[in-house]
Amino acid sequence: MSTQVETREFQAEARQLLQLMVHSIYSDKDVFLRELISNASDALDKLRLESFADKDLDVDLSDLHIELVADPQERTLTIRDNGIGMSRDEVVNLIGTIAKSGTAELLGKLREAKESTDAAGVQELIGQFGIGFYSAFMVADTVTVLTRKAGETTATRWESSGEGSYTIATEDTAPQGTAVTLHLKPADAEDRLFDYTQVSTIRGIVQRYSDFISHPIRMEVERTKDEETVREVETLNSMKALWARPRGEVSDAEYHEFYKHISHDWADPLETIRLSAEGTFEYQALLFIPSRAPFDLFTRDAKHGVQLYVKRVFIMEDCASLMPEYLRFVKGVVDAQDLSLNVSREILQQDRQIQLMQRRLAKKVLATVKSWLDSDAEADAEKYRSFWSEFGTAVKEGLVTDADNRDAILGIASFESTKAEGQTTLRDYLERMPDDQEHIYYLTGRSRAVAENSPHMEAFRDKGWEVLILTDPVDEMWVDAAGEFDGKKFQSIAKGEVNVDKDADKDLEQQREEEFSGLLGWLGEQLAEQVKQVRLSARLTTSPACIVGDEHDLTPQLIRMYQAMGQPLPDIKRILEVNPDHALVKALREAHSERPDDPKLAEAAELLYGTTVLAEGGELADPPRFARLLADRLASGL
Ligand SMILES: Nc1ncnc2c1ncn2[C@@H]1O[C@H](COP(=O)(O)OP(=O)(O)OP(=O)(O)O)[C@@H](O)[C@H]1O
Repeated sequence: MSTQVETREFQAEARQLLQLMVHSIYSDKDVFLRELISNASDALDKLRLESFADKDLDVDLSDLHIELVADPQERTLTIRDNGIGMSRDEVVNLIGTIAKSGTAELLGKLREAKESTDAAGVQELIGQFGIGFYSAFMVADTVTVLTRKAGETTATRWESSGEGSYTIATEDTAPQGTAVTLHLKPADAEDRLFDYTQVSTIRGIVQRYSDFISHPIRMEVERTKDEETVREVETLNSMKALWARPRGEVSDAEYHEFYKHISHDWADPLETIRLSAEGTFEYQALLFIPSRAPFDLFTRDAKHGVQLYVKRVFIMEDCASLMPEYLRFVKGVVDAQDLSLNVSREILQQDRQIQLMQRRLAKKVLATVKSWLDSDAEADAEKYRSFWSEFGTAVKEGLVTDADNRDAILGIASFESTKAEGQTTLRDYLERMPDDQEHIYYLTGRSRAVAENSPHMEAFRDKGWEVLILTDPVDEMWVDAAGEFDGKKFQSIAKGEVNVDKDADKDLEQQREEEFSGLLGWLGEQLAEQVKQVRLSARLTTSPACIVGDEHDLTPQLIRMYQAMGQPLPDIKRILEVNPDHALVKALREAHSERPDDPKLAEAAELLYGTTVLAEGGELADPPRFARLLADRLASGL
């Protein structure tokens, strides 16, 4: 008996996603079954884990399974599991709403892709989002869910046609677990909508997508035995753990389907990595590098993707201890032979064997990426480029957090550079480096354009020395600490003294120092609030001045980052370097020696400093005052 039938609206985001599903932009409709079986399998795992965690929960774990029931007359297909089930509130919250960070943003992108009728784009975005259950509406006019949560007595019936609303009612009785019944749309082979009441169709889909599911997927089938038709139950999947099967026996397609099951991604992975360790601590790992970064890669609660099994038994999702944070996008399974089935996250965090395992897995992932770089095949080069553009920013976090692998990470990193159209690896940089260049030079900045036009670049450009352009905020964090690569030091071109021209005439330099000492001293006084020193520059050829830091000073970008995080910072002053060959600096020197007390000169000093700040992409302390001074100057010059 159902009571209190209530009609409710889908949450706005959920409704929009459903619309996209109902109007079926996804060409491979068969995947609905993979998604529903995947959910059912998760529900079975959850029941087992819950019964370990809650000893009072009285549930039968003896025959966890998934059952498929097709009714060709009624045109229905039911996917039933005896797993954890859902409470009424859970049905409302899990099925009627989408509570994922980034939903609104993703929907915006989806709408754009749809408006531009970019079907591939829509599929890719949907795939990234993984809207498992809703895929049922690609093949069904109406979907009914009957579910009873383990430990509860009443059940919940949910029904919807995938338009704006759904009904929900409480039921007195139902088996524990969840049954999803699809009232199928008419088959339409042209639209790749097949007859999902046919055993052969269903068997084919299960074998293709869900063979490795570790619980039996059963279906009643008709067979002819001794010329008589009998009905018997068939298990459609082999249930074999993919990582335990010999590599040669498993096809790429099978690995890919397994990846989709564990990752909820709809696209194939970029790479499949297998690893097994024998000896005192035995384990097997099957890891995947996705082809696209998840949209929540940089959100705080982003999940770690690796699952832990112990002796083929699923133990835990998102096992952070198995993969360092900077490789959080790697998905997969680790099956350890020598852990207890009751192992907890806390125990794992402290376990030495787990730490060793994490290091080995991380090294293996980094070595896989390195192998693409070392290969001559264009396909591998493409894999590398795609990997780095999707995950490079996350991987670089490892340069700060994983000192052991710093060299390995630098070995697979790419950066923008003044000599590369796209990005360059450090190895390629070193190969291009002329003999008289000592260091690996870099400049951090907000964008490539700003960095390329920065005055700091001038002498390096003239000299033909390549400069790496580091534009990711994370670059600021590692580049100081990284020290060196292959014996060459990382050296900022905006810090310390540079000596590009080793053969410079020392006498001439001395003479210059004396010539300009009056101006430098005076500028130092005028700009005492802004800079700690004013000196002549060896790095400028066309600009009048630039601002540089001492070797260990924070860069302006880093200062901005700390400020954005609300961190108090001491007053940090840098150094103003002026170009003695520039007409403005020469004129300023002459004017200062002729009429040192002219107030116009003080304004000129202020303007010189202001334009220099702007040239490095910095912000002025008092923009209106700067604009006024500049306008006055322009007016008097016209
Ligand atoms: N058969 C089921 N038994 C119990 N809970 C289920 C079942 N199917 C779905 N759920 C619950 O509903 C939630 C939403 O399912 P849905 O398939 O939409 O997304 P998901 O599986 O969480 O992940 P993704 O959106 O990435 O596919 C699940 O996380 C699960 O909690």
